[in-house]
Order: sequence, then structure tokens, then C-alpha cells
Amino acid sequence: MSAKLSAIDTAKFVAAKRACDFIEDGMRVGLGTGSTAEWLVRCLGELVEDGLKITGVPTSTRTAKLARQLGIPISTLDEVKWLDLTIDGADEYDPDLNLIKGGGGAHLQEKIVATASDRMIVIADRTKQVDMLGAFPLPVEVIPFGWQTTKALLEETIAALDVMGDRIELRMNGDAPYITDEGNHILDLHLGRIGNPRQTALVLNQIPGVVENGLFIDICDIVVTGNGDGRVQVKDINVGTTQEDVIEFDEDENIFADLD
Ligand SMILES: O=C[C@H](O)[C@H](O)[C@H](O)COP(=O)(O)O
Repeated sequence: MSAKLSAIDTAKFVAAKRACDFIEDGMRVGLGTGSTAEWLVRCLGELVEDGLKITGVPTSTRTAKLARQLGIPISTLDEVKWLDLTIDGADEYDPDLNLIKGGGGAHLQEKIVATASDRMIVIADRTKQVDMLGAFPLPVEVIPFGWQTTKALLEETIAALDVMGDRIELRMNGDAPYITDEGNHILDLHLGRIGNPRQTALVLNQIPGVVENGLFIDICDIVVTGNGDGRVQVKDINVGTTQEDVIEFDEDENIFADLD
């Protein structure tokens, strides 16, 4: 383990590094958003430097900026139309590999890109694994017009769902509402537990003003879970297997250079 890396960063890094094994020359790869996905982009930057030829489709302006900095060729979903693979982080994943995403406010683009991919791989540290989704507040992207009415409709709707909590908060960025890449707001739904994620995802998206919720149902195929000691577990929901590996790495690798 690197002396420069905390256990949580090691876990995120080894998950990202292991997920890179699924990337082949010529692939169109969806690039997720967030602190774990950032490790993926860094790993990919090294592979591209060593000659790997891929086209990346970023899921946020943040990821696009980092990919450009690292020399990864990027394109848009409209240009490539379909992707071989998307690799992204998650806020929670359950035993069926259903997810909560959007803690970083990027779930709208992430869901569009992941859905347009042959496979989605989630990279995560152990803290993201849950028996039941919902402890992490569920992000719902809403258009700014009439957002308070949308919030009231959401309150009414979740009262009828199999959930535990009912608090809804407008996500803030300092004193102003948080603005997504698409110019929208985010309402965070503190549901505690979500008894029926599939129903919840469908019902929330019926409300006028809701653009997209952060539940990813039947989208993720594989979760790569990293641990602070360098072990990774690869769970493939389609094949029904879980495989364990240990990722070796050198703390002097360039990838860690700017962490000092
Ligand atoms: O909007 C952000 C994304 O859905 C992230 O992938 C998710 O929040 C996980 O982020 P992190 O890897 O930073 O925990």
C-alpha cells in the first residue's frame, strides 16, 4: 500500500485499476464522475500514454476537463451513439447491483451514458455496499421552474411509497442552489430505506418537473469493490460470480505524483 494514499483512496484506486482490465483497444468508454471515477480517468490516462487507443465519453464537465488534461481522446454521446463500456462510481449498491448515484450531481448524464452502453461497471470502496438502498439521500434532478411545487409533489408521492423517511432538501452550493451541468437543481430525498427501488424510480420520474432520479435499476452489470489493503472483489451479476484479486502497485508510480 502506498504511504501517500489513505486506505479509502487505496480502495478506490485498486477498484479503478482492476476495472481497467475490462477495457480493450478501440473501445468507446463512458467515463463516470466523482472521486472514484477520477481514479479511473487517471489510470486510463496512463494506459493511453502507453498506447491504448480508446474514445472516452465523459459524464460531466469535471470529468471532461480531467480527461483532456491527461490526454485521453474524448467525444460526445451524440457522436459515438453507443458505448462498449461505462465505468463509474456509486453512492450505494445493493446485492442486485441496483444503485444510488448523483452524490456529485452528475446522475442525469451518467444514467444516459450508462444506459447507452453494452456494460456498466461500478467501482467502489466497501462503504458503498448496502443490504437495502436509501441511507444515502436519493438525488432527484428537477428543473428550476416551479421547483417548490415539484418538491411538494415529491413529498406527497413519497408518503405513499415503501420508504422510511420523508425529508427533502434543496441541494445548495454555498448560499445559492446547486446547479447541475444541465442547468437544473437537485432535491435530495432522505428516505432512510427504499423498500421497492424499481417502483420508486418509476414513480418519481412521472412527476412534472422531475428530470431524472439517482436510482439505477438493472443498469449495472459488474461491481468492482476495492479494499484498503489492495484486495478487490469483482461481482458479475449476469454470470453470478464473485472473484477476488490483489492489486499490486508501486507508491512511486506517476499516477500519485500530484498527491503530495
Ligand atoms: O454524481 C456523482 C456520481 O454519481 C458519483 O459517481 C457518485 O456520487 C460516487 O461518487 P464518489 O466516487 O466520489 O463517492
